[in-house]
Amino acid sequence: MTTTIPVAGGAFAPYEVVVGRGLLKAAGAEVAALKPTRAFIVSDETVAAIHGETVRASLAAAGLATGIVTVPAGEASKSFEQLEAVLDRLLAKGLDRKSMVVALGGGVVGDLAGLAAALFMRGVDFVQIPTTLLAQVDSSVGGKTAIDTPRGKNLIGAFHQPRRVLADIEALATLPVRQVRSGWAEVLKHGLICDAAFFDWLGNEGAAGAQGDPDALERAVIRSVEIKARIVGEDEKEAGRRALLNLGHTFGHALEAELAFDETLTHGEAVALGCAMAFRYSARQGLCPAAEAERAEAGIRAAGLPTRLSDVEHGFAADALIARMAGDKKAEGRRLTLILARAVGDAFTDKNVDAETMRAFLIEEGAA
Ligand SMILES: NC(=O)c1ccc[n+]([C@@H]2O[C@H](COP(=O)([O-])OP(=O)(O)OC[C@H]3O[C@@H](n4cnc5c(N)ncnc54)[C@H](O)[C@@H]3O)[C@@H](O)[C@H]2O)c1
Ligand SMILES: O=C(O)C(=O)C[C@@H](O)[C@H](O)[C@H](O)COP(=O)(O)O
Ligand SMILES: [Zn+2]
Repeated sequence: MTTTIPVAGGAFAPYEVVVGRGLLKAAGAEVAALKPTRAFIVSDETVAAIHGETVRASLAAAGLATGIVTVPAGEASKSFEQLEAVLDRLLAKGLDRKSMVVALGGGVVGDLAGLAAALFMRGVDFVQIPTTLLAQVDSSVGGKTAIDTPRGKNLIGAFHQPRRVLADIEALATLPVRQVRSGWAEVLKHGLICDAAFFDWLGNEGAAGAQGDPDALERAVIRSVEIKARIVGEDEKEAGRRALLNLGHTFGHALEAELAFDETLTHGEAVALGCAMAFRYSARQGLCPAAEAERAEAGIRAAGLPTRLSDVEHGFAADALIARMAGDKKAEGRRLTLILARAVGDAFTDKNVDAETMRAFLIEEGAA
């Protein structure tokens, strides 16, 4: 059985996210239905070794001429160097404007392949086949594509919506538990933003998902995609409400950049810690009851995710973090923009966060 969730809003061509089992094997028929001249897979070395042949064979069986280019696994591949390498491969293989890029992998592959598709011959179609929980619940939906630079996270990118998203729950069976938990952070984030009942379900009946239980994972993927689809349908380019999806990210991206995007924190772990900090900051400013910040932190910690700077084996300087936060894409003028909360399930955007108040908070949190 599959569940199909529409992503639509008028600002872009509508598409569907299909969630189910056995979708890697069905990829050929799904992609062929979009009638490309050919299909070219972009993946990472780890995913290609596990799932690449299943998808390649399915595309070939559907009559599509195909090939594959791989990048090294990990965040470092969201770089100009790998973007150039992928684009060069697409050119060398003679793809045309009606060719389809197939992003097979986690968020790194989806963001990189999506940006390559946005740039290749000024834009070709692409399909997302997300193989991490994080990519299924978040990065494959909504059309944000990007690479990092040493100056910050996702600073070079484009909005380029996929034509279809195939989220195969069975693909998650090979995912290391750290990566399952990392994706769980973005699932928790969706509850924290706008669905308190979902957040509570994730900590109770749904908790087995954080350990990889496929039924709980499937429900978590479906509800997350419903939430994200509704928001990006309303606001594709983050003029307003879409910024809520950035809860935890102003802190999280600053931590990731300070760690030079190494393996100390995954993106999901940085987001988990960032969400807990955003709730504590909100409570400190009197915007949210302390009990709600504790509720948020308890739910995140119960899933085995970090909630305190002291959980990270690395020291952080408050001024360096603030400089990173000031370079965030949401920042306007000299004030910081943060996603804050009134309660679990009730996030809002504050475009007027004072850097000195933030500095005092970061020092309380353990930054130097
Ligand atoms: N575009 C968006 O809206 C959006 C949203 C959230 C996150 N992101 C981005 O996504 C990235 C993080 O994505 P991620 O957490 O998926 O990381 P990732 O793509 O690096 O994948 C994590 C690891 O899991 C491996 N892997 C992937 N699928 C596997 C499978 N089925 N079995 C075994 N191993 C597998 C990968 O090789 C990699 O080593 C970050 O760069 C983040 O900025 C983008
Ligand atoms: O889709 C969105 O919008 C999000 O903010 C989802 C985030 O989880 C994701 O990490 C996104 O890539 C962050 O976007 P950015 O604009 O802050 O780079
Ligand atoms: Zn994220």
